Amino acid sequence: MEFKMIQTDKLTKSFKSYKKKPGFKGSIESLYKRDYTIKHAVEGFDLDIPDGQIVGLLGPNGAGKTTLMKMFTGIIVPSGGEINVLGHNPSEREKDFRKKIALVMGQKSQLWWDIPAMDSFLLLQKYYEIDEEEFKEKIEHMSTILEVKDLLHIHVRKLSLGERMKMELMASLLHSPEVIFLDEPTIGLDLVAQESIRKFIKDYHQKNQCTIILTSHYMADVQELCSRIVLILKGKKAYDGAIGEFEKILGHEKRVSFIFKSKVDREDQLFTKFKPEWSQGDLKVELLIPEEELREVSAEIITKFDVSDFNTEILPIEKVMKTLMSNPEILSVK
Ligand SMILES: Nc1ncnc2c1ncn2[C@@H]1O[C@H](COP(=O)(O)OP(=O)(O)OP(=O)(O)O)[C@@H](O)[C@H]1O
Repeated sequence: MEFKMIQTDKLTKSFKSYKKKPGFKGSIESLYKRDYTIKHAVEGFDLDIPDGQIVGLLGPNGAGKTTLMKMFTGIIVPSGGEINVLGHNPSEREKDFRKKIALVMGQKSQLWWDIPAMDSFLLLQKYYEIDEEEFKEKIEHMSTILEVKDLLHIHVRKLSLGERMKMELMASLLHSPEVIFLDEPTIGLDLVAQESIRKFIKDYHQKNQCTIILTSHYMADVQELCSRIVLILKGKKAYDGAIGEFEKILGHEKRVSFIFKSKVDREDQLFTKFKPEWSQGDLKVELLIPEEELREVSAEIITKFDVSDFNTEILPIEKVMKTLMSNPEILSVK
């Protein structure tokens, strides 16, 4: 039987926020009567993640991804339901549990800013009781692959965002965690740095067979790294399955782009029926056409209009996400 690294059962987190009425009068009133609102950030979330998977946790801003990550790592305590990570209740934060996990948050530094990364690594070595030989080998290996060997002794605050993220990754992997939580590890990085971090994570996973939970708004991260996707919308699980199946959710629609030699009638049914997206001064349109109608519709457009070029491609995951987020009813999340 495969070992479940992470298991949740009806996991829920609600936040209570107090509202203060504006002005001096509001301040006085709030002394004896406080109004509050309840935000259900995560609701009834069931999840099973076996050993060795890379799972992409996706969802729009405010969907509940970071709240989930914080519950997985024990930073916040759930309001309800059950959670088990590597046989532990994360919120107890036992040292044995902390030694088995790592959390990297792209938006928050976990390294000390006023000392070089290497000094932070040495402190982590002591904390996690990492053997000297193993420590040296890991630093050498990871800094070489990530091309930051020359930067280990520079103060973290002087590093670029990409360089710092590489150091953050190194810091989180020194103790060989079994489960790694990566919350937007490539946020704000240029394409080269994104690619380099993605490749590093992929190779690291292949070599170590650890379990990785990744959140990212960059679909390239998800497509490159994750075999499974869990989609969260308004705190609820909306989809959980293989990435390939996810791409098919909207039916077998193909994205077809046409470029015209001169302006065409945008209101023509041949366009309006297929969710058109116009660009290049209305000389280019992208349509979502069901696979079974593709041949016929394309032929009609080419016959009726002066087409200079056209292209067909499978709906990229980015488009699937965009469509699902604006039409969550497709997944019946109310
Ligand atoms: N400490 C808190 N107090 C009150 N509300 C909170 C708190 N933390 C999160 N929330 C709310 O819970 C919801 C989920 O937030 P969360 O940070 O988990 O979203 P997210 O999916 O990570 O979003 P993003 O992609 O923008 O990082 C949001 O509406 C947020 O405002």
